[in-house]
Amino acid sequence: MNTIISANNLDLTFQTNDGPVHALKGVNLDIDQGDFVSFIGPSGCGKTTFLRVMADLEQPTGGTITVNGVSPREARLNRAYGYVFQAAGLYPWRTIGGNIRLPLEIMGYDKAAQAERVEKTLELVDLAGFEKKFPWQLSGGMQQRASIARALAFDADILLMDEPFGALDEIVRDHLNEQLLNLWDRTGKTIGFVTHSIPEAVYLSTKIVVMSPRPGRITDVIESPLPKERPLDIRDTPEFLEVAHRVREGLRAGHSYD
Ligand SMILES: Nc1ncnc2c1ncn2[C@@H]1O[C@H](COP(=O)(O)OP(=O)(O)OP(=O)(O)O)[C@@H](O)[C@H]1O
Repeated sequence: MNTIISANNLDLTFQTNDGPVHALKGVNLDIDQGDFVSFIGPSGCGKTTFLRVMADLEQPTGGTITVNGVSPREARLNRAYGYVFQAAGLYPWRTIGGNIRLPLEIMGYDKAAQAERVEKTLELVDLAGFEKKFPWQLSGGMQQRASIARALAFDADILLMDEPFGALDEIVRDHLNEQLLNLWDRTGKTIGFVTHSIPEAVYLSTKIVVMSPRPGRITDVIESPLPKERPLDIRDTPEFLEVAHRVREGLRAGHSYD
């Protein structure tokens, strides 16, 4: 199996006015090619920080991490990943096509390549025909899909997603979860996904990383026994409930209730 992201004894301590905050402590994890890895844990356990370290948006204070065998910085320069933030973050003055085109313009793709990629990614997220609309003309779920299209536009092999569906209602979220699995299946990308939702983590992942705070660390890594083919009603099966139970137990063990 080809290891895409490898963290070894990773530490990240923020120095704050209230003293040091150990956002990550002794974190070890391997993510393989084609894995769908969810990070779940209570607020402040370091999920976002871990994703940001992978994306070279934060620097670790100890240990090592490689992305595609090189440093996160080199991987960023190689355009190894796309990043999807909590809020869709689309520019309101640009059309959907214009938003998706933005990273391509910055990277110097020619006009024909830009147009081709915008069309392809809009199709991937089921937004064909919406290129000329503005963000405010789309629902929240559609905006989040457009932001996924933007992260996919330069065809990076890795997609890092920080709670992309957290602000959406449950029905929309279910639908986007299904679409994301479908996209993952069709593209073979490696996905890192932060969530607070146990069903979402279990439904989507091949690997579920349970984290706990103070200091932020990994308390359990669950390899999902569920098949790759996952209709939404798989969530009612005993296998699914068993994995969800194990995640819940892991969360409980790491929780201090203060
Ligand atoms: N730039 C920063 N400076 C100081 N402390 C920070 C910084 N970024 C994060 N932290 C702290 O590091 C810890 C981990 O934060 P992080 O955002 O990674 O947690 P999280 O698990 O993603 O939380 P949430 O689920 O609320 O998004 C928290 O205690 C947070 O306050």
